[in-house]
Amino acid sequence: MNAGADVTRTIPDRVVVVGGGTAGWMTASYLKAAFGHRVSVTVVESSRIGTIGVGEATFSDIRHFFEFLDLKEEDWMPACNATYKLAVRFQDWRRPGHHFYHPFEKLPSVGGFPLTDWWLRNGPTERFDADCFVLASLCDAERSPRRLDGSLLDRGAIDGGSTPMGLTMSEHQGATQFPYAYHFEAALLAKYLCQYAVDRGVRHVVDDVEDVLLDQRGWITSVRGKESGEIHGDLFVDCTGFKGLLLNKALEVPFVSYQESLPNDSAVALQVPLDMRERGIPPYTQATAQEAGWIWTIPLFGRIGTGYVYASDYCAPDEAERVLREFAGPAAADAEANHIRMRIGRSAESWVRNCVAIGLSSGFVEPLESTGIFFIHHAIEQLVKHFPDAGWSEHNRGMYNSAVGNVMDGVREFLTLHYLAAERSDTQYWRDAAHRPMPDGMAERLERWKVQLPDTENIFPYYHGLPPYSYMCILLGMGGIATSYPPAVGLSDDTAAQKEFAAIRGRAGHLIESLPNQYDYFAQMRKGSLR
Ligand SMILES: Cc1cc2nc3c(=O)[nH]c(=O)nc-3n(C[C@H](O)[C@H](O)[C@H](O)COP(=O)(O)OP(=O)(O)OC[C@H]3O[C@@H](n4cnc5c(N)ncnc54)[C@H](O)[C@@H]3O)c2cc1C
Ligand SMILES: N[C@@H](Cc1c[nH]c2cc(Cl)ccc12)C(=O)O
Repeated sequence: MNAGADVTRTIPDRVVVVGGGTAGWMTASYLKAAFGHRVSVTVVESSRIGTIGVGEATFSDIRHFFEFLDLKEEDWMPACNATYKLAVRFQDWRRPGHHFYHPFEKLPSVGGFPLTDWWLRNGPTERFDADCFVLASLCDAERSPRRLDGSLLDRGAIDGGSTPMGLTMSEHQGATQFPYAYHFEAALLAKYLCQYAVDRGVRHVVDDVEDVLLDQRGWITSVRGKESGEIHGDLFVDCTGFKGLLLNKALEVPFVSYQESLPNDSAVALQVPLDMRERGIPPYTQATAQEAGWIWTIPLFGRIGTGYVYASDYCAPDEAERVLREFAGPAAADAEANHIRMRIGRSAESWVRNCVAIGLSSGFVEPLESTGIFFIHHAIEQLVKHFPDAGWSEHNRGMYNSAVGNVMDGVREFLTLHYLAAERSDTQYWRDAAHRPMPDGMAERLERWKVQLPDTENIFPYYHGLPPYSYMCILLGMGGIATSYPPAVGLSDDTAAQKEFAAIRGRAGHLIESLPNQYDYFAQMRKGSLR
């Protein structure tokens, strides 16, 4: 058989997505944008079972998703109360009052060594982040990354959006770094994408799926809705959240827990309406360490999303809610608390037979570093790349499962580092955090990072979205693990490095003067008068 014969095989062209949260609607809209009328897409979502719709933060890579759908910021951002995110700000992870940023900015190199090595030798201040990255100072000064004419801040090391868009984000990892990601209301984004998808021919069924019907080989033939009866398809996408109704329940695919290294299994969330004009809109997600976990603060246009992520072994739900309400202050007095139990880990395989789980049903690490939507985006890109034909190649499925599994395993390692490296040790939770079991291979890598800051050769070896400089930020910022610079840096003249530190300060000062705050920027976008 020649290669041409394969092309004539029929494509399984009826896709049924069960679940209408962020994962379900991102999947449906992307498949429509990718395949148009050549593939039919049905989304079945329950009106009774809610979504995990908290205020959410993303990776910068998500711009490839919007670009693929041909959506501009002006189209979707106002509809989702969205704002820009330049960094994660880690507050109190070392000690009360300390903070550092993990920014969307590539780290400069001097003389073949990352600037952080020179900083370790002889940095101008105590702040590695403000000395090595422009964005740290823009975060402190609460600036928008765009001017009121819509133009983006510019400087050599920052990718001003000139990187060509391709199909997959893994192709973009490398030389450049786009300077911001987004905060948005997940429920509003799901609603926006639902409209996008339905406008392009996606069938929307509002119903509870009560049964999943299998043939003799264990492949799914249809799902049965309470009102709508059987819905047939070729490929079934399980977007039912932590429940994993198709993959875990019907196909009995086991779930592999990450809980040993990442013990946070619960969260309580509040949505706090605030006058953002008066308060300002900080351009970062804040993660504030607490006695048994940490609190996220996500600034949106018109309100703040906040929540306490904690380990139920160390803190009861009532106590977590009390701490969160105290943190949020009087503005949250009338806000209803949403308690969430999280399933931390991943399905042993996310694609089995003709069922692919995407979103929380596939896997989830805790929300630190905001990786949930990144997992979804990555899985959708991989699904398109590995879309099956009538042969349903096992190798194809295998490649999908490795790519998706590696992303989650890599992120697990990155998050585990946060807790191992945090200097804080004032409660049992933090004392235990320094000694949790590490995922396979991590102990060896950690030893290497102590003598050479993380680089492409010594971090988790498969694509997982995070570049080496992200690991450096966490190691240097958390402060609990001693690191050193290579002898060559100590033996070399550091004039060029000191010049680079001064240039970063200079550029930051200039940008702080010339960039607006986020409230003014988004007020202008909403009036439709940018540019
Ligand atoms: C506390 C917390 C904070 C988070 N913060 C972030 C963040 O900052 N950034 C980020 O990227 N990610 C974050 N995430 C992850 C993110 O929320 C999820 O990845 C994302 O919302 C996708 O959820 P989902 O669509 O998989 O599931 P859900 O939102 O749970 O949606 C499940 C859908 O399935 C439907 N359903 C279930 N059962 C049935 C049935 N029997 N019949 C029909 N329909 C059914 C439901 O109605 C719903 O529509 C966070 C998660 C948690 C828990
Ligand atoms: N590919 C991701 C990785 C990344 C690079 N810098 C940051 C910073 C933060 Cl806070 C999260 C994620 C990242 C991306 O570019 O979004």
